[in-house]
Amino acid sequence: MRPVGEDIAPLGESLGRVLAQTLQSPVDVPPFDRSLVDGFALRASDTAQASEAAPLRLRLNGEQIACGYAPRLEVACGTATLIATGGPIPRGADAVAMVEQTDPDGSDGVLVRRSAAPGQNIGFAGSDIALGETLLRRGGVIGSREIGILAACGIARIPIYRRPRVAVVSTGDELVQPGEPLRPAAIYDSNAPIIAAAISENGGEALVLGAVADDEAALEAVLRDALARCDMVILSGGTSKSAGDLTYRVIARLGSPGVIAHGVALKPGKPLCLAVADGKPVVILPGFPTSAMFTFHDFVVPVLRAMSGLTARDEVAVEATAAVRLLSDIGRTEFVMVALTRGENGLNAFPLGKGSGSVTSFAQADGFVTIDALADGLAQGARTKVTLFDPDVKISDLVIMGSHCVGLEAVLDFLSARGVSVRSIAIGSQGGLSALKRGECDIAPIHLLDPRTDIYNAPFLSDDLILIEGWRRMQGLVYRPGDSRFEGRSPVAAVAAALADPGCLMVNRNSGAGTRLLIDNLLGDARPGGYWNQPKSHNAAAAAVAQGRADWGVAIGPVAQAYGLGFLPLREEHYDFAIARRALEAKPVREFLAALRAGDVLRRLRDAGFAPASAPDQTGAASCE
Ligand SMILES: Nc1nc2c(c(=O)[nH]1)N[C@H]1C(S)=C(S)[C@@H](COP(=O)(O)OP(=O)(O)OC[C@H]3O[C@@H](n4cnc5c(N)ncnc54)[C@H](O)[C@@H]3O)O[C@H]1N2
Ligand code: MOO
Repeated sequence: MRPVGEDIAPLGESLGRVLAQTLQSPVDVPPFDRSLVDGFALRASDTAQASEAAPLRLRLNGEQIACGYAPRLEVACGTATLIATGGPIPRGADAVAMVEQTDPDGSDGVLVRRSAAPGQNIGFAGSDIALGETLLRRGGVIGSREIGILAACGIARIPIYRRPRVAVVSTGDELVQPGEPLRPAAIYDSNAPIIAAAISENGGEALVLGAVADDEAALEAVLRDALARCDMVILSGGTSKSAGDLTYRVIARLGSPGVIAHGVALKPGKPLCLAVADGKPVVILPGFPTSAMFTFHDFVVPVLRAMSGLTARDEVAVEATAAVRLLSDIGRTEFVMVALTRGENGLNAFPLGKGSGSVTSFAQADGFVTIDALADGLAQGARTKVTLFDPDVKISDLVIMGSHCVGLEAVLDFLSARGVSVRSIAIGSQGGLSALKRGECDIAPIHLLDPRTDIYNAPFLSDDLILIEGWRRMQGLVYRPGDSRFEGRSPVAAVAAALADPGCLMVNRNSGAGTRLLIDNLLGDARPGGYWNQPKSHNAAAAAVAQGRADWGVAIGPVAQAYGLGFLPLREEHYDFAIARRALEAKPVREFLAALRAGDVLRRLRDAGFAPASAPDQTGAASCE
């Protein structure tokens, strides 16, 4: 691929553009020898004997050289001319004495108290940039510093590469643009904005054409228009197997040679479709956001950079240890998105396990691990190469892994405002505890109920860990307000009413969740409709009830409040923090402990419906070992 074309930009509009030609300086900078100080231009040889004890008198010439003044008089032997910083050195002079090292002597003389060396205090012509010197090379990106160099050489019209115009089209009836209200069953179009931004980051100019419904004629019209106006077209969605996946059929008839590849043995990326229509690349990225972005970076970025005249991106990789087993399908080369943390034995790589359908797997990853098509994964503890998305990846000061709670955001905001960077990875209470025991994180937020002792969290700690109490979250039965089966009843009476109604559907929780034990207690041996619907979070349970896919479930108060649900309180859950004893003195951990008892944080927690574990005191957060 070649750059799509060249253009001329005025200097003031060249920021961020790619230089299309190597540029030489048409002038010397500075253009003439100039004084670097306020003082007297003179002949150095005249001053050889000058000293504090025996100052030398020079006769003043009848002109004063200011900046921008072209001198007319020669500095002859035994004379000097008053000169300002930046003033052109007059003929005959070869040095400048600083004004501080001289004294006036009558109206036409000056006493020089120190001898001057030839060249002293003179900036010579071309000493900054010499005529003909290479300034900037083709393919370089123009930043503010480059603009300074170009301006100093008087270059006002900058040869730049034209930015390739890339049309961005999303497909799918379900897509709604950010800023619009979300109707039922719809989702926000995240692919188009992220692709448009990535196009700009790689030298292109995005033309976002919005989301097109799954309609063959409409799609064809949009694509023909896009091809007429742009150098490349990027679509996302509608390339996989379902009946609605008509995009690639449309692409096939847009121009020759048409579809070059449809389907690649990569994960993510399987349904990728690459085509060329009369010389213009047309790419259909998978609809799943992480798949779309990953394939964009892998397949589109190299082409786009070549079209915009940019050099290829450096691929920077680091060594890391697989912190948990990385799973992979046999038969496809798999790219596992990972977060990097610093452990006791160097970097650890954690899979961001939300899959290709999530946007965060890609957007929050530091890089990826490549697993061969013939391997079924990578063992825990294996050393592996992590290719970085950003070569300047910053490893966080503090790593928190375990159960996520919206209340934690108050703590994280507080830390961020104090300059502590935190990587928080939601892997559940048990996952967090295991990571903590392996030394892979600093803090594990947990809410585990020991059914034997009926005590939260403490029974799960080993001797090397201590527990810092966080906050309590009231769990309760949630229902849509106004539902007479629940409203105004006790939780037990409400569940009895639900069980008596065969049409009433519940939403359960995953086994192992503390909340699940509460539900089991309420149900006894009953297995009502919905029992096998077992999502893994309070939010998913509340969303099911709020959207009418279930009639009741159990969730924490703040979540019920956020979804506008009715709430019958059951029992408080303890959300606490397990910390390695030996890490307690580390500065970021101390900052975290301070955040837990900061007034702002406590206020925000209470406002959101959480009950901080105990009143803060001077000696530190309440702790129990
Ligand atoms: N039976 C099969 N089903 C699927 C297969 C398969 O081989 N057999 N492949 C899976 C894989 S792998 C991927 S990746 C996805 C990609 O499917 P499509 O490229 O056809 O994309 P859609 O079906 O249109 O959408 C998938 C998913 O992504 C959401 N989406 C689409 N566009 C956007 C957008 N602009 N912003 C945000 N989210 C978007 C869409 O709503 C769907 O949820 O297919 C698997 N299925
Ligand atoms: O190829 Mo899909 O992109 O596996 O997620």
